Amino acid sequence: MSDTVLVLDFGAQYNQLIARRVREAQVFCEVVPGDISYEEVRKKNPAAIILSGGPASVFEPGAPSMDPAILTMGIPTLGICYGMQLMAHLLNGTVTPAERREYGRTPMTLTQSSPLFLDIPEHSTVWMSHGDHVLKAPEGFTVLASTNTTPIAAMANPARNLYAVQYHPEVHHTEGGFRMLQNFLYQIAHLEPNWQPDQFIPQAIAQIREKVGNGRALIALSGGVDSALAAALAHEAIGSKLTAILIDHGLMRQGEIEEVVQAFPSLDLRVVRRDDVFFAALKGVTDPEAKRKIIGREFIRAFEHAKEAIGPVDVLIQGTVYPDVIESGGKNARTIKSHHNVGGLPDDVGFEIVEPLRWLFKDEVRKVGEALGLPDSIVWRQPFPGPGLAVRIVGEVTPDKVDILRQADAIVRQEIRKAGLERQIWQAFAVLLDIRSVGVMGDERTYGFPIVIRAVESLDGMTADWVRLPDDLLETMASRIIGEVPRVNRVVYDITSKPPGTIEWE
Ligand SMILES: Nc1ncnc2c1ncn2[C@@H]1O[C@H](COP(=O)(O)OP(=O)(O)OP(=O)(O)O)[C@@H](O)[C@H]1O
Ligand SMILES: O=c1[nH]c(=O)c2[nH+]cn([C@@H]3O[C@H](COP(=O)(O)O)[C@@H](O)[C@H]3O)c2[nH]1
Ligand SMILES: NC(=O)CC[C@H](N)C(=O)O
Ligand SMILES: [Mg+2]
Repeated sequence: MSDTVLVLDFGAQYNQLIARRVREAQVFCEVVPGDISYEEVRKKNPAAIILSGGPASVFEPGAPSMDPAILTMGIPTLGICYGMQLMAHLLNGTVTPAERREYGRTPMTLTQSSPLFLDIPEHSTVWMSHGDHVLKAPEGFTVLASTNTTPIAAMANPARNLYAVQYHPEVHHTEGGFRMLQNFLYQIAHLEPNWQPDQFIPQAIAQIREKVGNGRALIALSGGVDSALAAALAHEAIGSKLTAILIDHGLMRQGEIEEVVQAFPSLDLRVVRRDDVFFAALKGVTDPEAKRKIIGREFIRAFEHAKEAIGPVDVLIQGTVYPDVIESGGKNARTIKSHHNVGGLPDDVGFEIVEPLRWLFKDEVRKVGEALGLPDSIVWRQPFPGPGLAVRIVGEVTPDKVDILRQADAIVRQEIRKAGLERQIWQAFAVLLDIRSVGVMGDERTYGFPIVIRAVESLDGMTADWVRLPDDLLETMASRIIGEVPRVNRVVYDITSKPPGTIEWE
């Protein structure tokens, strides 16, 4: 048996939160589509399975389901919300729309003792978010907990290793939620808390060696922490068989190309200048998803172009991390935006793509980076998206607009650095809108572009809150931007969290 937990994804908004909590409990965890086959599960041989929540109703035609045989394997399985309803539905219990929906804070009472609730008080407050409920538990199940409106808030069939809860243990607001997940992992699945992100270093190095064999590999290096770590691992794995490629797509920030070149003196690093190709491909394009797909395609074409100068190379290593994969849309989850390196990839790619960090969250990447001795300036660098300034220009991307945004962005970042806030903020940057407004400067009417300042705090980029920047700092930025950047006459501050917003504007 492996030490992995599989989360079957039925389209929950925050199913990555379940994965995070499991990893916080020091157990490795992978999110897979809910309709994964019995065979596939057998091959992965997980130590435990968690069924996620989801927006559908199990009794609706076409609702996401799973192979019921997976529930007969004896693998400890925990259903959460939709996952509980699905378990009940597939095992001939009854699921119906509830007379009263339950959203948010709900008092719950334990009615039967179970290792699942070890050290959890009889009365606690849990977080609910459901419109359906299990009216009758399947045969062989006992009810473990209830609330005022939900008679079956938790149920179990210990003989078959099946457990389920209607509430959301993965959210912080649920009292004892993390404890319950730990109980499931340690008491029921008998897992040991021994997974650490840096364990994965030797594994990643071996994977790269195996894939590259006697050939050569390219590493797509942006200078960001993800690709810097991937490059360090790849360099360790294959040494001089590695060439780093930095694409200058004309969408980088002020001085960035030079800075990256200086930061990696030990790599065979080549800058591939493709700004004319990217700008030509983006001409006239305004739809954000269309822009992202074009950029994804042009990245690959640029790596293929670079390969011609180097000779035969089969493998392209990228610093893709888990949120890039999750946000690009799963089977039941909605596509929020196609990240250039995942959902934005073209169908024809002239490489085998190797992504050693594909399973890590950003904070885990940072921990591994520290363990490998990467400098602080790289480990704690604020993320910068691969499509660069293009996803911060609403509407058509032109060299002219990039020039305006680049100057405004440099001012925002300089002022954040001066104020000593760079490290505690997840990202701070400028956005250029494609509207204009009227102003007055030096008694003269102006009709110029607005710049949006965006600063957010976050742990992993999956959720974020806007930063309460001091007024005088905002004022300094605004007056510098309007004074120094031609054609900008207004500055606004974005006070939207994620959700409902996203961090980038496109
Ligand atoms: N200009 C670029 N040249 C070459 N590769 C790039 C470039 N921009 C992005 N990539 C590739 O795409 C991957 C995803 O980009 P992403 O911005 O998510 O990661 P990063 O730049 O390594 O780290 P960070 O998220 O901290 O910016 C990178 O890891 C890298 O492999
Ligand atoms: O490499 C990347 N390629 C992309 O296409 C991309 N889109 C968004 N981002 C970064 O991901 C995090 C979440 O961004 P959003 O809230 O805008 O989805 C933030 O940190 C964004 O900067 C990207 N990174
Ligand atoms: N959060 C969930 O998983 C909701 C499950 C189901 N859609 C309900 O409303 O009951
Ligand atoms: Mg980046």
